[in-house]
Amino acid sequence: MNFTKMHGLGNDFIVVAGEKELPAGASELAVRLCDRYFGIGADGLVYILPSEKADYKMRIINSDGSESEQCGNAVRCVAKYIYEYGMVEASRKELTVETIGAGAQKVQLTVESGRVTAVRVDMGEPILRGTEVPTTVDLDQVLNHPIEVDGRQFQFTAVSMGNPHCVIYVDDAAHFDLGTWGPKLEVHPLFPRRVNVEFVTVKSPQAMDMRVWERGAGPTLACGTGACATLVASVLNGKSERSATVSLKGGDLFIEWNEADNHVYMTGPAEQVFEGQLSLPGRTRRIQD
Ligand SMILES: N[C@@H](CCC[C@H](N)C(=O)O)C(=O)O
Repeated sequence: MNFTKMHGLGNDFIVVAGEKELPAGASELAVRLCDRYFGIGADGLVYILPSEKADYKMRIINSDGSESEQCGNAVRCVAKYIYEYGMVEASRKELTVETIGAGAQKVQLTVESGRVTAVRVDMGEPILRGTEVPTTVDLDQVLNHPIEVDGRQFQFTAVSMGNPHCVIYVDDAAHFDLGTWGPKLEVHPLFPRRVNVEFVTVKSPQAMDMRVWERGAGPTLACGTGACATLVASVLNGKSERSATVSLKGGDLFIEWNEADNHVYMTGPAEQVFEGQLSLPGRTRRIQD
């Protein structure tokens, strides 16, 4: 099996192309290959597949084996891969990539000397109705809604970008104790399909810090859909303008929520780290906790 290791701001993926459909056993394979000690190491396993609606289709399996509907950083990596591996003509600087959560997404490439240096993705319309995010809170918009975990009160704003997000404002996101609160919020009963959790500090109407605990992957260095959800939540809460830079541990994303079409646009980098070939004998060793 040939694979390419890629990342968007340190949110890293094992990318596989050439299959006709998602292979049986992809979930177990993701758990095995994403393991940072006994595998390749990644936040997710990404397949680039044929599509009837777009140039290509992306499917992403989190490192815990669960499938997500959407992934902003992976879409940028997939676009770079499609272009640089010649899966479209070199003249094509606009592509479409289908995801389960957002349909066919338009992607614009910045290309310098044959290399994709930045990708702007039309991430579509945010979903705000509580039950569609989904949360169990049946409101048109779930803004700063109380949530209790182990006796600590938080307030969350719920946004789906095709996948579910819960945005929580804190005093100092960069130093927030992700490891304690992230896993508990991810599986809180208010979120029937679990949730990605963003802890956010708004620095100015055009700048915010965000740290993320991802559903199915834990603490990652960046989350594209999380940055989009954060911008939307911040506009709805009157904390931000409609365009802002979201600073993550792995770097910055520029996010715009366009008033005219109600779509969210994400711009950021994508990198290839290495290519590899994998044979799959034996089993992953398991260490007892
Ligand atoms: N890191 C991603 C989101 C990946 C999927 C997520 N863990 C989920 O289960 O929804 C991004 O860049 O958007």
